[in-house]
Amino acid sequence: MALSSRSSVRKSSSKDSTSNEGLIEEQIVKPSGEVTIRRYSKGKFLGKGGFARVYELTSLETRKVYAGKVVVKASLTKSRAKQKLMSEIKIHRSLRHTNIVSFEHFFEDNENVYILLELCPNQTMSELLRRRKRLTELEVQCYSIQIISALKYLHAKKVIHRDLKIGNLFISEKMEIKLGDFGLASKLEYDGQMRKTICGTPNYIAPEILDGKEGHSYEVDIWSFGVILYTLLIGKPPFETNDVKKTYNLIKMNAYSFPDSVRISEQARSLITRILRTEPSRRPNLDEILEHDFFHMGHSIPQFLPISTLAVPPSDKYIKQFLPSSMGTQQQPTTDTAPLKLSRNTLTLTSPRDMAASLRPKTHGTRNSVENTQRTLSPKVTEVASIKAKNEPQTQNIWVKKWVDYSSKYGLGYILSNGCAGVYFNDSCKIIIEPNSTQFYYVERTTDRRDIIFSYSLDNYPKSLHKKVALLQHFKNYLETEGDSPVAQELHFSNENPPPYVKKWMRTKRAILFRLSNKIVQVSFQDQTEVILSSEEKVVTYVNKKAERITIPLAEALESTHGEMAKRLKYTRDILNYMMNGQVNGGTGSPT
Ligand SMILES: Nc1ncnc2c1ncn2[C@@H]1O[C@H](COP(=O)(O)OP(=O)(O)OP(=O)(O)O)[C@@H](O)[C@H]1O
Repeated sequence: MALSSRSSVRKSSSKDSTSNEGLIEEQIVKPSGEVTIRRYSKGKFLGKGGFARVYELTSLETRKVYAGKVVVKASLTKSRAKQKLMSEIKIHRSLRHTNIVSFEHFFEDNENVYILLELCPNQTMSELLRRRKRLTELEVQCYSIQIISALKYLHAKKVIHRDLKIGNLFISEKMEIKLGDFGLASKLEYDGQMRKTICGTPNYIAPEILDGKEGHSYEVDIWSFGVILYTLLIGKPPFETNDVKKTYNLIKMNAYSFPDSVRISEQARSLITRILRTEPSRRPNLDEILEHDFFHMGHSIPQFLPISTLAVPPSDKYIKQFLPSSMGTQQQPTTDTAPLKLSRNTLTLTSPRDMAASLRPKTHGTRNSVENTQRTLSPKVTEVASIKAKNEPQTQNIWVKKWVDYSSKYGLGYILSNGCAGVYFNDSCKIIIEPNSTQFYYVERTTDRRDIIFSYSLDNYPKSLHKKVALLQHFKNYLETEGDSPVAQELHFSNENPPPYVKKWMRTKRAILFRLSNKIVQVSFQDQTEVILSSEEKVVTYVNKKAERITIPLAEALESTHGEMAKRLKYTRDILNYMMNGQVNGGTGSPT
């Protein structure tokens, strides 16, 4: 098969064309007969779809990094598969828009077809939703405007995407939405032309595609956009069942409802209801969607969201910046995000201003390298914490003070700065006990990745937990050393308000990362430096090699690109991304 006439390619020395190593060579034969070779090194595996494996490919010439889709030609024996790939390339390469994954280049060799795409390092909205469960309305407004912008461009070029779903909405480094995967896209020859092919992804497929009688057109993308809106706000698709046939029946009957358990605005509900209409002509068009009240709720909409929202919802403080002064503070945005003021007919950009000075007390004291895996806490902060804790349990300003990695057998034991001791067991269950108390909390993970918390007293708890409780006490005794006695405080935690605990952790050659249930991310490096990131309060505390610490707003920290702290912040981000890919729950790994 020849997909490309202008280049012939000699493949890498690597035997397995989809292995994780190797050099890919593109041989370009010019009309003059002169041969040049472009080389790409094959890096990290990014994911696989129905017929492609995707890797980071770095051009050795320009050092530019791409997402390289590698399609094994042997998998294209069926003419339909070949057709699909050729159509994907033909349509995708003709598109150029900020909210569409850029098609950079393609070539082939004897074994594979290589498609070089713009790299979107923050994965897709599917992984985002898996981590976050559901998004806030402000986020959905921000993402929706970008999706609509991509769709307006596509439809103006007579292209219907036909497979719009959260898994095809990529997130760029700058947190922009990039619509990708044009494998099912169709280009109409004239407006009014109807397509008949049955295609799409079950949960997102429009009823007229299932019906198949009249054919379908641009409205199928509008339908799928409505499904996306519902999914992002509610946390699961409106017609989801565990049986495709049942899902199709629900779609045909337009049978979906809004669960009582999730609160969404009247405006959001109204827009979804207006879009998810069986009759395609009754759905609003893209301009009408932008005109809808959901996008005119009296506040401005950020142009991009902060990177922290990949893991945690935007804080109230962040959201308040977009409210009119009568509803929130007059404070300006704290991130590099310029808010979009969406008035009925225009999109205007207002420039961001720097955040006011730092927000809270920062230090967590001098370090003491017991072993390179253990740290201690300054008495000063202990005092502050203990005074406050008399009235309310402290959930912020808490970090891992000491730990011991015994994951070769049982798990990770640790002591937090509030004196609580905990264990992250190898089976992903967690246990945490308050200082000077017999009350402990046991955290189990459900299959849909929610934590369920049980509280027990050491005097009375299930037999099945005996071994775990014994291990907790063992770790606790080991870590609590003289001169480092538990914090004397009453923490007043309860089942509804459990103490923070280590939710995930990961160790690499250079560092250990903890993600706490209070949304603190802590990375302690081998060289004794430390990054503590509070996404809730949008601040970063950095401890340098001399154990000096600074705490600065996250936005400011992300702006600096040089120096010790910037490097470690970048590492923190990489390792966090790696962890959030779902590849690691607890244990060792490497982000590179
Ligand atoms: N531009 C990109 N940047 C980063 N990762 C990407 C990019 N494109 C694809 N990936 C990763 O590769 C995976 C597979 O890609 P994609 O879904 O496009 O393959 P496919 O075989 O065309 O899939 P499908 O079966 O949906 O047609 C994605 O889920 C994603 O993890």
